[in-house]
Amino acid sequence: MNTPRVKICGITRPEDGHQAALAGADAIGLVFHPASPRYVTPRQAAAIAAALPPLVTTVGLFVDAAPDSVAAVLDQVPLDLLQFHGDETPEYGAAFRRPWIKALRMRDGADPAAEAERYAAAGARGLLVDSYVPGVPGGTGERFDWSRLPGDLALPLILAGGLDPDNVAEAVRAVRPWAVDVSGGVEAFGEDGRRLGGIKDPRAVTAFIRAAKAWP
Ligand SMILES: O=C(O)c1ccccc1N[C@@H]1O[C@H](COP(=O)(O)O)[C@@H](O)[C@H]1O
Repeated sequence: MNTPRVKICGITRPEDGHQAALAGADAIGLVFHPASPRYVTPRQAAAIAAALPPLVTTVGLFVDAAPDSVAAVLDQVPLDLLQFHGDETPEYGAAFRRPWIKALRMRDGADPAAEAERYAAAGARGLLVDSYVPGVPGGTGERFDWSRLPGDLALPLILAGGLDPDNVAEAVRAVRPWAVDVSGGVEAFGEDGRRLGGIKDPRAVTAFIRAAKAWP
């Protein structure tokens, strides 16, 4: 099995992206979904991307965005990979002629094997599997039952959903994904004991990457 790649998603500040890269992140995620607490404008995203060292993948996350608005972001931000986290069809993803991955929320009846086949045929580079929470498109901080994932898929599997520094090693052992993706599980806590959406805790980011890459 490969040492899993790690994506730290929901970066909103250049210093957090830079720290994640120094800690060994393979990719950082920039959320262009306006309803998210981790939303960044194209201008903010460009500043984050400019602060990264070379060879770190910048991923742009969209949720059922109008194609024109994705194109407008692409004009302003050097994104390496697009992540479609809504109900986008295979044809939608293929139309951008850029590397892209599709997220699948694991609601009852979700069929990762069939979805991987469907999106692979359209040129997707990976299938990201995430928890299903009604009314919330992602970044839920919730885990799902990993035993629902088949051992073999037509696309590289990116595991997400409620991962954190304490459970990611167990997740890697159980699922053996190509990559893991985290957002809420490495965020700092505010004085009220709640996560500060979009502000990363550097110690948690470092601990997460170490634990994810400690395999076997
Ligand atoms: O992070 C967000 O705010 C977000 C908003 C809309 C869609 C997806 C979002 N994040 C993605 O959700 C998963 C899991 O996040 P978490 O670790 O459970 O907080 C991850 O793929 C993020 O990229």
